[in-house]
Amino acid sequence: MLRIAVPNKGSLSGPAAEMLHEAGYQQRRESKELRIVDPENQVEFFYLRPRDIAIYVASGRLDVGVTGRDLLIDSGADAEEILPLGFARSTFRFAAKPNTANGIEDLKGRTVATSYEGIVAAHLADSGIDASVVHLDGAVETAIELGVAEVIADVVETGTSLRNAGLEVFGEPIMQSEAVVIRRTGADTEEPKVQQFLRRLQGVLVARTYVMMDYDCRVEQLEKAVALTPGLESPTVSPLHNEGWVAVRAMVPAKEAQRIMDDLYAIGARAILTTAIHACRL
Ligand SMILES: Nc1ncnc2c1ncn2[C@@H]1O[C@H](COP(=O)(O)OP(=O)(O)OP(=O)(O)O)[C@@H](O)[C@H]1O
Ligand SMILES: O=P(O)(O)OC[C@H]1O[C@H](OP(=O)(O)OP(=O)(O)O)[C@H](O)[C@@H]1O
Ligand SMILES: [Mg+2]
Repeated sequence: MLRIAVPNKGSLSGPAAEMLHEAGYQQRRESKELRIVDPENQVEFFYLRPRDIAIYVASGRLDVGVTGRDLLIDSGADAEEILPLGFARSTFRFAAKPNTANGIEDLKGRTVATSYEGIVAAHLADSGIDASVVHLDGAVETAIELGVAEVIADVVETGTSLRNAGLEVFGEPIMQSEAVVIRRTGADTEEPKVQQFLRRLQGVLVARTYVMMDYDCRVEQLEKAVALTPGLESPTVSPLHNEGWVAVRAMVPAKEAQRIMDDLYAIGARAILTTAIHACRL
């Protein structure tokens, strides 16, 4: 049985459960459940605090886990990222009151408040900056107003929390984060049950980011059309009853679908359709 750690709270937990559900796994019915078995799929899910997941996976007691890249790095645990999942995207940045700092050099001798002490301490050390770090559990934006620190380092997504606190980011982003699947460092990721789990999640990612496109075009335009819709392997081309015409089918990135439809139309393709992909195994 594959043992999987899943976030039980916070920004990661809802989207993680949704993705696992889309991948065909049973998920817990109540937010208090800490552990469920999905016998049909031969997996067991452990609902853990997001910060603890890398520690459990590094211990080898759980096979894989879903967590944030920033939490993985902050933990310093002996685990590595094996698949990015594309949700809970954020950047990790320094922020302060306007006109207090322009770059990391301005942090010398100052105090930085953060919930991600591991990331911040390592980043300061790498940059050769001597500054103090104060650990706070959350709502770190308030630390400046209350005089606990002059600078904060925190997760930024829309920037609303910083704006509301009258703060501005400065310097280069410290890191980019998103939800990731992790595994103990050096553990065999080729193991069939791990591979099957990853293939299911990859299937969800593809179904979310690609659409299926069908269209008809004249044989003379086929090469140009195929250049616009190369598909993942190569498009399917079938003859039409009308001589000189073919039907083409290929997967295209959902974000580019409208532009591709315009370009296909412009070279004479017609009956251009897109349909959603519900599940996929590449
Ligand atoms: N607003 C956000 N947008 C995107 N990702 C976020 C956001 N806030 C936190 N994260 C990500 O969620 C993970 C942190 O999860 P965690 O549950 O510890 O914190 P949280 O989502 O802030 O919840 P809590 O309310 O418990 O503080 C990190 O990977 C972080 O990058
Ligand atoms: O850029 P934004 O879209 O505003 O998102 C970023 C904010 O979201 C998270 O806070 P959360 O609400 O989880 O509170 P916390 O600080 O207590 O973790 C994070 O810690 C930031 O404060
Ligand atoms: Mg938070």
